[in-house]
Amino acid sequence: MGYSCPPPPCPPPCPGAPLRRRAALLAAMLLLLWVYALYSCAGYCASAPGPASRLLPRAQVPARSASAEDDEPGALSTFSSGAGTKKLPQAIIIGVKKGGTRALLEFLRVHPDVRAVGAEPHFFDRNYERGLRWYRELMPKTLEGQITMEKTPSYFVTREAPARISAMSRDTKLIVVVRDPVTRAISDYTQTLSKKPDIPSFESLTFKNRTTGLIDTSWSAIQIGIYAKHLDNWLQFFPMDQILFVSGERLISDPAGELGRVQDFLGLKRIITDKHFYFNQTKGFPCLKKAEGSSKPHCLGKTKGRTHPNIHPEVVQRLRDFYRPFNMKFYQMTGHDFGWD
Ligand SMILES: Nc1ncnc2c1ncn2[C@@H]1O[C@H](COP(=O)(O)OS(=O)(=O)O)[C@@H](OP(=O)(O)O)[C@H]1O
Repeated sequence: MGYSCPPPPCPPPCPGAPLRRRAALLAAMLLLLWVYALYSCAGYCASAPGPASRLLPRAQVPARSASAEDDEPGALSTFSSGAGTKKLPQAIIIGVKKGGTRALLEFLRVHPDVRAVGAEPHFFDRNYERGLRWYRELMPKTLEGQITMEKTPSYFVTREAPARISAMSRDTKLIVVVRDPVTRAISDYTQTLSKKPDIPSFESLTFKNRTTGLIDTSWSAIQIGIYAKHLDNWLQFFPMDQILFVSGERLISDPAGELGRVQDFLGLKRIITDKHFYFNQTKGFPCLKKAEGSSKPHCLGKTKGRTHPNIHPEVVQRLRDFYRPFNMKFYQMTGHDFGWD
């Protein structure tokens, strides 16, 4: 049987006891310190922080978007680990809803010098109070020379967005994908209908008064297509040469041509060319031969390129007449005839 110290008070033949007690105390203190360090680190250390990620605990940073609606945010996820730092976007696709904004972003992401957040951040309309650090945290990491981008089509019709983006950086490059406002309105309606099959008909939402043919301009599907009016708002804060207008129609008929213009505007080498696209007969749209970070062909998902309901030709004609003067003004402002009339 070995010798063991009886509980205190220790009798005289136990001279090492105070020393052992001090060592135990030291060990306990070290353990406490280690636990404390581990606790304080939680939420910060795990994300291998650049300066931005240290600013917010992980729990406050959404893994994906603040809002994705029926868009395809993670169609191709952005691989954001690895080298580089998160930066605020230097270029933003600000609109228009149903213009072809997802197609443009997915195509642009093929470029090695473009890094884009997949989902729509909705920072300058719905999440502005979360602050720029929150916004930056959503961005993928970029290396020197790479451009950070995002797309949120509702910015184009948000009154506060131009001032807010200008306050972030007056040099931000803006891209607007525009599409015939009549087709755009029908596309917008088709999207709503897919979520709420019980909504009234397109015709009854279009007219304030069916007999007089008075259009209800308060209906967002109509309102968004008055491009000249929304553009006026942007021109209070940005010069025209900082805004690029992409034709939604040409993005379908000649994606490489439109992508050429976009790459020039962004100061990028023309890397995305005809070779990157093929026309998918089943989908009825151009698709990528190889998507970003993949060797497989890639078409947009089923919420892009939906079949539209048939709208009575008279209603379509009335809408064409309604939009014509606004379209003319828009062509004049942009110096480009989009051929909708
Ligand atoms: N390559 C390709 N593949 C599929 N779809 C394409 C493509 N290029 C443009 N489009 C058109 O994009 C329309 C959807 O526009 P958005 O992506 O801007 O919509 S959203 O605002 O983000 O919901 C979508 O509208 P709908 O046809 O009404 O579904 C398409 O016409």
